[in-house]
Amino acid sequence: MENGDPQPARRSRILFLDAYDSFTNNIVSLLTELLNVQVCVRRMDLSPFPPERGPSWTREELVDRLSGFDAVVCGPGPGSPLNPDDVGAFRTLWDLASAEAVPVLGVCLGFQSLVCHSGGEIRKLRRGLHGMVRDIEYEGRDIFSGVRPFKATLYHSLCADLGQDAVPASEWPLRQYKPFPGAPDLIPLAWSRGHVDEGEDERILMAVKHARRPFWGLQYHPESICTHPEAHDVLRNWWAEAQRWNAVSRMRPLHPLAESESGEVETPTHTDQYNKLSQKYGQISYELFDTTHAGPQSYSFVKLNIPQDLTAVEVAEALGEGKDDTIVLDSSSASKGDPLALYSIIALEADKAPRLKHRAGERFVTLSSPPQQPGLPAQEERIGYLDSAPGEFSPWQVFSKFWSERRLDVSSLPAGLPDVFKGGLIGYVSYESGLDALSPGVLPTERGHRRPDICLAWVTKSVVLDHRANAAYIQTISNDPSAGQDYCKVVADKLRNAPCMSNQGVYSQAHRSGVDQWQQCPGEVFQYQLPNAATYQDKVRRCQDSIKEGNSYELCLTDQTFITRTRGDDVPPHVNTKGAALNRATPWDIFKRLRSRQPAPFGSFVKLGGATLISSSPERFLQHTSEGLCAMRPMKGTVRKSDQVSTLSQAEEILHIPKEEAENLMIVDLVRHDLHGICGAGKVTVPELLKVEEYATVFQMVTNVQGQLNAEREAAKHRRKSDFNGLDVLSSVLPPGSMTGAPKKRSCEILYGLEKGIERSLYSGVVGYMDAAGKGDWSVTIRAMFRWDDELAPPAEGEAEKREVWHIGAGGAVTILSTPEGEHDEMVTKLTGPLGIWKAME
Ligand SMILES: C=C(O[C@@H]1C=C(C(=O)O)C=C[C@H]1O)C(=O)O
Ligand SMILES: NC(=O)CC[C@H](N)C(=O)O
Repeated sequence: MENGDPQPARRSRILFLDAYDSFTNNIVSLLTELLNVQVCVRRMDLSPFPPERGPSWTREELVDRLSGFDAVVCGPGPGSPLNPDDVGAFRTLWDLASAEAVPVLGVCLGFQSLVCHSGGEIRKLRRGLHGMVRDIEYEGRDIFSGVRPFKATLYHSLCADLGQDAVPASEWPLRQYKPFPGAPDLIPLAWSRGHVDEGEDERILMAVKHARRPFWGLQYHPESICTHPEAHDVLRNWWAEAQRWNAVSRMRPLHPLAESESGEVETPTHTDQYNKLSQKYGQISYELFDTTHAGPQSYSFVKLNIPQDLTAVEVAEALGEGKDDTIVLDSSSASKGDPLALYSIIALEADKAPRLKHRAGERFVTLSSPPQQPGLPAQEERIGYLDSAPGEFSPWQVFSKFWSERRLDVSSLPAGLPDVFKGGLIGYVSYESGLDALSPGVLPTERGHRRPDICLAWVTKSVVLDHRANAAYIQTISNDPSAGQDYCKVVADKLRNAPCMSNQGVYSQAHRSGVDQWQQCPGEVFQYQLPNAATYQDKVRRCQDSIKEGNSYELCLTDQTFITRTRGDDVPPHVNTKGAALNRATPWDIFKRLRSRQPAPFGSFVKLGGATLISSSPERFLQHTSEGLCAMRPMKGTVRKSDQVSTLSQAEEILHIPKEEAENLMIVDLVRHDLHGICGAGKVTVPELLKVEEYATVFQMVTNVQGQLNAEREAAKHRRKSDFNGLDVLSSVLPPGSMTGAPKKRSCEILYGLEKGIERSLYSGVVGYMDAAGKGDWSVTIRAMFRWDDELAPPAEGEAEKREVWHIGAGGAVTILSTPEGEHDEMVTKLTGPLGIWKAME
């Protein structure tokens, strides 16, 4: 500020009424950045209770507090403006007496609500437009004054009907920007057209202004990554108009609100929240929690050069892993030069690692520590607050606290190490864990099993393979550095002398692919239960019905295939001294086969917490550095490789069409929303948009979204005691948007109903790590199969024993442009990889 300028007055404030739409944080970010305002977000629900009793404002509170805001934005959302539950407080605003009125901008659902409260009708579009980018046509009046031509993204199934269809084409140019007889209070400001390229030229109202009141509305989404930046001028113009109206016509003067009244809710970090709960409910001393591997950690390692193309499987086998609890995060596509397949991680002695488990809905985390030596008992402890109020406790508070007390100081690490796992939490999070946090109450309390939804092992001993540098790091984190170093040396010696290190053809391609083991597994009796094609197609149609009603823009429908087989010895041949198991493919054998058939950057073998998970995931969910640079890579758009589609350019031609691009764009906007929520306004970018990539059996369209953590305005940071860490990020962006559709909450609820409440479990969840030094990497669990030890199917005919059950989930995003047959094919395409492994065993 230059000398002599007056001090800026109170910072302008906008109240954003959130209708549970997944793009809210993108709009908040845009308004904050563009208008230099403070945006306070409040859910649009009105509480029927008197003040102080409910989590939302009552009508009286809302009206009272409006005097603290320069303007209100009513956000987009699922559902219909005709349904009071879908629009809540919006209606209060349109009905306010002149003495109370404030300027309002309705976006999408908010716009539709304005229209139907001001004399217009709402009807369904002939065909919904979701993630579709269209020219916006306008005359250039009012908030469109001086705005250069632009395209904007649309996300709607419903539209405003002012009687526009009754106007003959010849009169349209003269009449389109004048109020229509049926809705004289609404001045049309902008229009667009339906699926013109497909001959459906529908007149769709894109913006209005109320003739007498300070209300404006936009049907398009100004915040979408594909809306042109020229559209920002419309928001700037609206803001200028709103301020002008406040200066001239506002009756109740603006007054500053106390922070507690503003509706602004500062998200605390999980660690701060843990400490707050211990203060509120009393500090409990948890013995295991406080002592297990406690204290600052130091890092020891031995680096070995390794032969080119040495795999995680060979290293794990050389070190005797693969039998009991085992964790391998496997970049099996490294040998194909995949730029994402940089490292593989093998946990050592995972069966001795303490682990933190949580079941959705429970207000405690179980920490268990397996016996460290044969003969000693396992220990277990529950950490949490059973009496805490609903929503107060999250397992991530415990994980975060556990992690922060065992942190590895990044500055203590030697220079030149690869930026990857050094030791820390590794494990899985189920889809239901994310679902329960997003939509409490959807999961039944009695789920018919006692499986953990989250299981994270604290891994202190591990090997990392750097596939580009042909190096292995045998590493430990420990509060006893010399013991750590000794351990590394012993393991390094063992590995150095292993046959796989000589790479002289001993470990042939056949071994790497697992084929040699396989041939010793004569046909087992498997039973499959594939999803029924007609039923799946019917569910696709029901998804499309929900979309047509305006309840979702895109739904990632999935189904499961169940495979049963007799139970047997799971000890893989490389550690089985009894020579048993040769008539049966062990999970380890299956993993080897899958990784060679379907190499992927984010594969895994995780036997932990009663689950066995084998994945060949191509999809990164979230990666973050210890400095908090987050990257998410949502995938949408899949083509199967075939003789007809074998090159990248052929796949690009197929995937760069509006339907496929829209599918991806919707998830990109959703993921931006998720990241904006934790990184803050203006801290999210999209470095790569809609890029087609090649994988072993498919081509996929991928976008790269990035966000910077802990970089938001100082004021917000000062209100927190600790910085956000990777666990804060992970927990706030689950379940993965690419597996839900948008908007996330309503879409998950619809899918839960359609999928008949059958748990997706590990499928659609995430697998990965949060390193002690603060780095994290999580993949979406797809192209995977899993089993729970406690799940058994009845014996087959002639058998006496119950059978084990393997699950393979597969699905795809359903949009208004999908065909039931096409979606079924896509689901089968994704199923083919993992299912093929079982078929090969028949
Ligand atoms: C649903 C699956 O995959 C998801 C859906 C995709 C799509 O709709 O194109 C692509 C990748 C995944 O995010 C699956 O593999 O089962
Ligand atoms: N993006 C939105 O707000 C959508 C509004 C409404 N649910 C529709 O589909 O038309």
